[in-house]
Amino acid sequence: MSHVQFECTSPRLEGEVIVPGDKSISHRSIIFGSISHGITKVTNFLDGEDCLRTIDAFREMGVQIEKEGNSVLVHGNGLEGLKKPAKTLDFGNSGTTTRLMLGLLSGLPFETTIFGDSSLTKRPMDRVTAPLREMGAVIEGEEGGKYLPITVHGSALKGITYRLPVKSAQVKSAILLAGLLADGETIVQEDTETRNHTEVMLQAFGADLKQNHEGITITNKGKLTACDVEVPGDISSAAFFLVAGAIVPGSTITLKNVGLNESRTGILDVLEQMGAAITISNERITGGEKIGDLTIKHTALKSTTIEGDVIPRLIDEIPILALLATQADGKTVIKDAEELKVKETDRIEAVCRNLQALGANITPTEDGMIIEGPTKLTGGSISSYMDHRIAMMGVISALISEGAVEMDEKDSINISYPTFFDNLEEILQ
Ligand SMILES: O=C(O)C1=C[C@@H](OP(=O)(O)O)[C@@H](O)[C@H](O)C1
Ligand SMILES: C=C(OP(=O)(O)O)C(=O)O
Repeated sequence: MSHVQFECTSPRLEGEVIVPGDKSISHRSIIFGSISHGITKVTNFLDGEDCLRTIDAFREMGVQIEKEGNSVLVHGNGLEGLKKPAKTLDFGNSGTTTRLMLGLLSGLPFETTIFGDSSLTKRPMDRVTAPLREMGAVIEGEEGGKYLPITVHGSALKGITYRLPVKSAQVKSAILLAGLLADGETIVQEDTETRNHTEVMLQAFGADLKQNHEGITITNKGKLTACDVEVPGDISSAAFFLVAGAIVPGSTITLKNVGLNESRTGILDVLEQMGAAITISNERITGGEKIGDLTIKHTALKSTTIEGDVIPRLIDEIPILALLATQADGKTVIKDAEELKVKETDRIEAVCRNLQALGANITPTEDGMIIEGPTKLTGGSISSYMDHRIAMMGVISALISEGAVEMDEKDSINISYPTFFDNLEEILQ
């Protein structure tokens, strides 16, 4: 792992960026393509390491998946066509692959063992293994199934009604996937809406899914049918350039074809509250998901409070929003975001330590952070904590730092945004 140094003297960002495909939707396109009948054509698939883990898993289970660049053909043979993998499945760094696959594997008629890298091994899995066991799943793992490695002995499942105790789309999706294989109705209830890509895609693939005041109800009635997926650009990746455009003097950036599903657009609400100059154009619907172009210009920003129901709508954007807040006038408070502690790293600690090292006035709290701005960042030495979003925040911080920013590695960025540096270069003037 080699150290990298970023230094930009008076940069300005100008031009267009086509951000890569959405990570959440890319994972799901492979999962639903694999368990449906027929050929699913996926375009603008995210070539990030996490999504490649999901492809590998289904190939191991006998699904033919052809991939050429960002186009993928999934030859689905239905749920009954999946075979016991010949080896232990390695889900690398990917929480989404792990949690969604735990739901699916619980109801398949074979045994599977899964593991992951040192970060994934520390992330809690009991949030999915507990409700899956209520459905009848037979799961063994470290600390009673709290941590990887985990072995799932596929078994007969029964539907349950489950109110999510954590605001997590991964937990919701795991239960809905198990519900596809369970006897009777499975109902998931959530107090705060989390990203709904699983529900959107299940409906597009013909699942028996209803949504009403009772919750999200799924049954195992009917087979899923292949459905082409055009993956929208990832707003969580666009976030890095939205913030860069807002804080680097003289910048104007347009981000093309960005997914604008309302369960993901919390960052746009926050940018607006902070006075950012952002416009949305060319809005349209593709595959049940809203997309559009976003243009952002540098302008003076004011502080805000980020809390409550907006948190799941921007959870992955909090590291880069913290950098934005260092440039806003006043005190920005981020709360209700304790989920950040169980991401690829403890993102509350990683964000605060890094921004403090660069000269920001930021204090961690139990469920978020407090940032006083505006502060001129000095540069300094930081760590990516091997977390892609912390690493990209580090690179963007160099654009507004007086001195150089030195970071211990940058390869983790390939998890979600392999073309990040190419896109940055395209707009750096
Ligand atoms: O369902 C998904 O695709 C995701 C849900 C979120 O995680 P949680 O469900 O743990 O909040 C998010 O942080 C992750 O990057 C992707
Ligand atoms: C938390 C993330 O992903 P995952 O949970 O899939 O590892 C992320 O991409 O920021």
